[in-house]
Amino acid sequence: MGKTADCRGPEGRPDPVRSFNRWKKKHSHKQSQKKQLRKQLKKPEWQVERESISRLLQNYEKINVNEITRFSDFPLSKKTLKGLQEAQYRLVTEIQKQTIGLALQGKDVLGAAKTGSGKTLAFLVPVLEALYRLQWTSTDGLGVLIISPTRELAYQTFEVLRKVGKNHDFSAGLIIGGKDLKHEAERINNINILVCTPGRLLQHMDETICFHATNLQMLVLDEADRILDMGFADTMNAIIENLPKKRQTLLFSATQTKSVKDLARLSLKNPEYVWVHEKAKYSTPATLEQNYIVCELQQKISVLYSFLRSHLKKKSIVFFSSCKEVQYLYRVFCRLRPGISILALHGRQQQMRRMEVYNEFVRKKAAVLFATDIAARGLDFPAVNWVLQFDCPEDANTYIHRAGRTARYKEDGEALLILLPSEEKGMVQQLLQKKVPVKEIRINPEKLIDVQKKLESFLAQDQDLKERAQRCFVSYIRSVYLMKDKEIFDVSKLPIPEYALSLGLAVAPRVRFLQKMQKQPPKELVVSQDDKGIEPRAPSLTNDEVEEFRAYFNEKMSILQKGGKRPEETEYTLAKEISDEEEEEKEDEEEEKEDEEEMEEKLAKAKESQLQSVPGTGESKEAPGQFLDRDEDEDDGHDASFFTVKRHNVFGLDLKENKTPQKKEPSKSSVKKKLTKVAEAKKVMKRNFKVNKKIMFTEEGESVQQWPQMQKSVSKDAEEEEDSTGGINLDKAKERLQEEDKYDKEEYRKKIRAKHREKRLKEREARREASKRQAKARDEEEAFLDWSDDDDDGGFDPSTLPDPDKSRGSEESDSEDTENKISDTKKKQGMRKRNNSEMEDVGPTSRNGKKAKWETLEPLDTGLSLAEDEELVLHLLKSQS
Ligand SMILES: Nc1ncnc2c1ncn2[C@@H]1O[C@H](COP(=O)(O)OP(=O)(O)OP(=O)(O)O)[C@@H](O)[C@H]1O
Repeated sequence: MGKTADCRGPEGRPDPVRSFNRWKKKHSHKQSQKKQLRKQLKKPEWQVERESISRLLQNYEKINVNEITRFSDFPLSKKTLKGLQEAQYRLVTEIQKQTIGLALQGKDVLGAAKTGSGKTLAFLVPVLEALYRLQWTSTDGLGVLIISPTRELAYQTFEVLRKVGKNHDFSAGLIIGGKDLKHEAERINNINILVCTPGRLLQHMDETICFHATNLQMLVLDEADRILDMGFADTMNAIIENLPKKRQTLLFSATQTKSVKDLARLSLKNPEYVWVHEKAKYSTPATLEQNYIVCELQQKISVLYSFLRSHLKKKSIVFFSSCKEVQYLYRVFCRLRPGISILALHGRQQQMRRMEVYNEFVRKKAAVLFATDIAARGLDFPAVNWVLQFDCPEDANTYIHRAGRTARYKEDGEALLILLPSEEKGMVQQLLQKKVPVKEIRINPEKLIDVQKKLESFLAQDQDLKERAQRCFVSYIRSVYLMKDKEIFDVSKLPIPEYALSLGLAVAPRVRFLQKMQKQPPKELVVSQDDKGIEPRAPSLTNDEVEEFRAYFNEKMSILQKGGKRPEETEYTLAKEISDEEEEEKEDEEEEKEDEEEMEEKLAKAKESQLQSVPGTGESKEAPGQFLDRDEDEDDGHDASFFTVKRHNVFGLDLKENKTPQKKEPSKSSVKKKLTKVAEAKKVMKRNFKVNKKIMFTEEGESVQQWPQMQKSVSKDAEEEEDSTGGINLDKAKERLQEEDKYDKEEYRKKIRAKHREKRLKEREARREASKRQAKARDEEEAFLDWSDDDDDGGFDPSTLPDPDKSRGSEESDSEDTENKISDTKKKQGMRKRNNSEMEDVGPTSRNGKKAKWETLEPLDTGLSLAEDEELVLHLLKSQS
């Protein structure tokens, strides 16, 4: 109103002059704006970008967390905002709201929030912005490193990065195991944002010549507590050594590490701790309903089958503690045909298969995925209704991650934990301490479908399946045995024979470590109540034992490396499935390699146990899930003795047999003794063992020692020397072997020469025989030819006879000896009708001449058959004579 009144003249009519002035002002303002815009548009792109970057930088300081509800409320680049919008991300989640601003300001951040709360974008957005601010290009090399504990999680993060960052010009790469290293190495240099697993990254740092991280701006650890735990300790330490100290570091997890030591390793600078749900009533999503049931070990399979039968339209994940359980139960359940599609994911699968299973489960609306703990963290399968923990998780953190595969980002979900009576008290207590609300529910016995008989019949028909069942059995028992928390996991309380029966096995396979354990006094097995607070996984493990294990491990590694193998990733690999036989064969081939990983993992755990047993190390008691994949790399599948646990002393029990372990010899010496075979040989020699001899007798009755082989070239001194020292002088032994070698060679040469001589003699004899025969034949011919020469009247044409030169021609090529003998014979037997001069002239040529003459003669066609011709000739000859 006011404005209209201003434009009016004194009579209340609009004043045209004023209106015009007003219009003119507006117009000129618009024009100047347009001009400015045009000017801006004319600016080179880089300048526009630079200006918008400087504006963004100014706004970073003004970020007010309380005012932020959308991504667009953050000072973000247009390219990032566009990417977020296109992926339907508009509103921010709590963790995103609280951490993105801090990360944009360049601070080191430790972010923790419940599962499924959007932590991935909380670090991906700052990643994109960091490189955008610096106008990073491919020539700048590696700018950001995102490390994930599993291949699938790395792949998933990479996919989100591609989606959200598609408007930027950076290059991103996924570097995980199971792919061609060479192929990766060719491309890795041009990658700006690298999403990777620790093992593979280190492999490139070690082996890819031009790969370096000197320009690195930002390091992100997803599932940081897992990556920083002992399972990855050595790998991560080596990686961190290769990274520049001046960088920004972001750590994210649903169960964040609080270990000062871990953070010190990363040299964080005044990090910002953001625990979004620290004060929340529960540490798990509010939309997640959590229950547990208690049942006997031998009932578990039937419980699972009954569960699946009653959830045919749902999407579920079932977690097992070992790979071999997944393998066996996956097969068995496929045969049971529960009416829902079953998939399996585990670390022994080929990478391609792992990806296939992952994608297939993402796509499916109703399915069940049997998995090990490799699928426990970070994976964001859409619309999972149920998470069933078939085996008790090793701790509350593992439970939280497993259960967190459902009820993600505002969705509902249900989690069911199956506990043994012996596990109930300890586990439920731990969960409640961690603010996990679990309620007990009971199984309806009427709904329980017993499948034991079916399993028995499957195993009776299929030997391979039976062996798998046996491996599954041993694997499960071992997993319980190796668990850290002895209060929850007590292998002695397991109903072993019943469990075997429930798997379909008539007899429980022998488990050697169990037998040993049963012989030992319980005191050594279960740690006393006083030590509970810091109870290590293997309480009796001493420094010596760890060192001993390391020596053993190093030895194995060096053997593998000599054979051209390189330790693969230490990342804990995924779960497993066996869909086709071919794949399994390949898997088995890889078992040896995986065994190596197992060793590394176990060493790490042993070390960790040690650390935990030392008070005041600053190591948190809640060191997260180290044994997540402990069984995936087991190698009992290949051995005939897969019912026994190799290297059982690694975990202390065997070593406890020694009643006074503390009084043992210093560790180093014992390790050395194990390392050198020479030392062992010396030991044996000292014991004066005598080797059995094998003696044969020749035809002449002479005795010849066949085994051990006699040394033929021995010099007396050497023997004496050896006797006097009573050990092995390597140099002497080498010399002696060389002598022996020479002797052998000489012997061999002699034999060969004798053989050749014999052969030559035989040949000569054969030639002699042949020439005799030829000479005889020629005499007959010569006589015949002489006769024909004299016959000038042509009464008989010899060309009608077979050409004798034809056969002789070949004989002429024989050795000179034969030639001479022939001419001798000729002379001896005499060519009575030929004079001497004729003989001189003709020689061999005369024979040729004759041949030529014959060849020019026209054959006489008698019109008879060959036999008749011959008869005619004989007749003529007779009549001649
Ligand atoms: N701002 C958002 N708006 C809409 N959906 C989102 C948002 N942020 C994340 N999401 C969705 O929430 C789901 C969970 O996100 P994400 O995987 O990042 O969770 P997380 O916290 O990393 O989980 P976990 O702890 O299991 O690793 C994803 O499907 C993701 O697409």
